[in-house]
Amino acid sequence: MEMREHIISLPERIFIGNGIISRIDEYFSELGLTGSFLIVTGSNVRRLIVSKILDKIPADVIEVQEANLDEVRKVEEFAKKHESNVILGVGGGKAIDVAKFAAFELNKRFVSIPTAPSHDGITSPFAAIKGLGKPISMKAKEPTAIIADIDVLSSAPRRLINAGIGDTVGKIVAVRDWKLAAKLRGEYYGDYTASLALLSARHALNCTRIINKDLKYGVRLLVEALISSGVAMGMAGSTRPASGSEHLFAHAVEMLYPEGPLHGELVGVGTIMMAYIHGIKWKEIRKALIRIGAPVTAKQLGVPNEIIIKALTIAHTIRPERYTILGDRGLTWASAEKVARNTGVIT
Ligand SMILES: NC(=O)C1=CN([C@@H]2O[C@H](COP(=O)(O)OP(=O)(O)OC[C@H]3O[C@@H](n4cnc5c(N)ncnc54)[C@H](OP(=O)(O)O)[C@@H]3O)[C@@H](O)[C@H]2O)C=CC1
Ligand SMILES: O=C(CO)COP(=O)(O)O
Ligand SMILES: [Zn+2]
Repeated sequence: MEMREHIISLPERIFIGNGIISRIDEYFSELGLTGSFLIVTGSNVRRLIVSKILDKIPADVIEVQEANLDEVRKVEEFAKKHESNVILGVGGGKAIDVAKFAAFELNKRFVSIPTAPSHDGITSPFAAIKGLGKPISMKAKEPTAIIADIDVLSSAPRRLINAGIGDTVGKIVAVRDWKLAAKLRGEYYGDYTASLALLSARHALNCTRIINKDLKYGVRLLVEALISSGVAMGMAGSTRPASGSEHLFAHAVEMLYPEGPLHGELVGVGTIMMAYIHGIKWKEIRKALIRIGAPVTAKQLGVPNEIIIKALTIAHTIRPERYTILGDRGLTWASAEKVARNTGVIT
């Protein structure tokens, strides 16, 4: 079978360990990263963590509030003016995505320094930027380096850690959806990247049994799962192994209720409902999320029942080219309500 050109974007070096942020200067010289550095971060992370980096390397700092196009343009202007040649994303998914997208557009090197294990954009060469027309991620820059300091990541609020588990268990459904698309639509299915994404999900499920007893070990397992899920996306050249109908639900809620829950919290609840529709282990997934104290109901998410139902009915319209269990026509209002009720998401 003839193969079209396929490009794999992977990080050059991953540093992971306890207290390693204080070795950033060594890592940079190992990788030959010199010149003018720009840290893209948020206000909380700037206050709590950025000084640890500034103690070791000189860098400009710019704060962003949202992962949107205006913030990306602001970072790009700053980087041009200050001739920054390495852009560091320091924070949660939003700061990392803005840095990653700006580095992509300016063709500068990008370094990912996650401060919360809340999402798998830590490694992926994709960024979710509002204002590009769709609430889904777009091609961006792969990291030259990832610096994952387990002490920093474990100090993130527990809610963010739990969100990372939610984002990762989602791969159980994403891979099912992908298999279905291969069967029903003849879509290319990458067994290797699908297996890698599933392995991440299994790790995340394991993590729910460990993290309450040993936070740092649990966070390490989770970070490894997030990194390998990002690698799966980089190898697949698309977010397909990591994002299916559970992410479509999450994106739909984000559109209807923008100031709502964290990305990974929505993906976790989406996973319960989509696993139910697939007829797979939704109760086990729900139990695992309850075990760690992650939200499993609309009330715990702080989202009105009507938004949950509406999101289920429009989720299939968000990325029509990516076939999932929701099919081309999606769920009716009555069936969406039934799914949400039968899985305990609404009462
Ligand atoms: N590119 C990709 O492949 C993927 C991208 N994403 C995207 O990532 C985003 C979600 O990321 P998420 O991390 O959940 O949300 P945010 O980046 O919005 O982070 C949530 C909050 O956590 C704070 N925070 C981060 N680290 C710490 C810490 N150590 N201590 C205290 N507070 C901290 C942030 O502070 P501050 O205000 O300082 O930023 C922010 O207020 C979404 O936009 C989603 O689309 C998700 C998955 C994959
Ligand atoms: O969040 C993601 C993977 O966890 C990226 O997925 P999307 O392509 O749906 O934005
Ligand atoms: Zn996600």
